[in-house]
Amino acid sequence: MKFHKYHALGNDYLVLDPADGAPLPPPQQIVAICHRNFGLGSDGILYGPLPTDRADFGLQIWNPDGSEAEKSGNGLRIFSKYLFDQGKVGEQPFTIDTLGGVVTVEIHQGGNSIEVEMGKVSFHSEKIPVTGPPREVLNEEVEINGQVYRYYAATIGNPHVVLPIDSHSPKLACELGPVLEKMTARFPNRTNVQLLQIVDRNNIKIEIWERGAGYTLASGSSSSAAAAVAHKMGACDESILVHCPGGDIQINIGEDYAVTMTGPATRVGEFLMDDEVMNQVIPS
Ligand SMILES: N[C@H](CCC[C@H](N)C(=O)O)C(=O)O
Repeated sequence: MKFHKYHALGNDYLVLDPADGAPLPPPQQIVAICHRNFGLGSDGILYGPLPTDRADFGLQIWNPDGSEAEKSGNGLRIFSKYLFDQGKVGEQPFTIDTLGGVVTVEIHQGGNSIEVEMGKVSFHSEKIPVTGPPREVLNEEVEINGQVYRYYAATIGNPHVVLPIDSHSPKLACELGPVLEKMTARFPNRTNVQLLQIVDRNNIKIEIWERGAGYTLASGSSSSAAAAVAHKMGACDESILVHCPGGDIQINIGEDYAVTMTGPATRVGEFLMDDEVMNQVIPS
């Protein structure tokens, strides 16, 4: 089975193109393929281009735990770079149909910079979703390991919980992330988690715990959600450079919290994976 591996600021994906002849494996085999020790290792699988009548290309986004994601900012930049490398697109705008909606992409600088209209961020509980009365989920409280934290929730197709914290660390992200991710009594579809540090009106720093993937070095949808929260808090302007552990993503917030995300995507190589990988039972 042939995969095209890319990364976006250290958030890596395997592109599985139906034209290479392999069907999408079932979730249990996606877990084996993405495993860092038993498989190729990846933060997810991008399955496409797929036929669609809503956009130029269709795309499915799969997490390493076998769950399907509505949107992935880094995944969209990587898939766009793949289409560019395959000669299927140039530097004219094109559209991609995802479970979380249709996005418009424009490739710049010969493929070194990819701009994605990610859609509008919503803070509304019924869209994210967050249980409880219909409301915007702003500056609410949650207790974790005996300590109370304040958070904002947002969706850009996939769900996010953002905790403004003055100083954070990968350790804190790995402590709070899994608890919040799986707090389905409050977040019925689970959630991505970001720790947000405001640097100034045009810069934020985030640590990321991804739904279905765990700690990652960068995330485009997380950057979009965290920047939107920083703007909603009144702490940042419309143009925000998001400093992820793996590198920087430029977010611009337009009318009604429409987000434009710009960043790179890097080709790692093509890999022929032996089918033996998929016959394993991976210890949990
Ligand atoms: N794990 C995420 C999808 C990938 C998000 C991230 N890799 C990005 O770049 O946006 C979810 O289940 O919503």
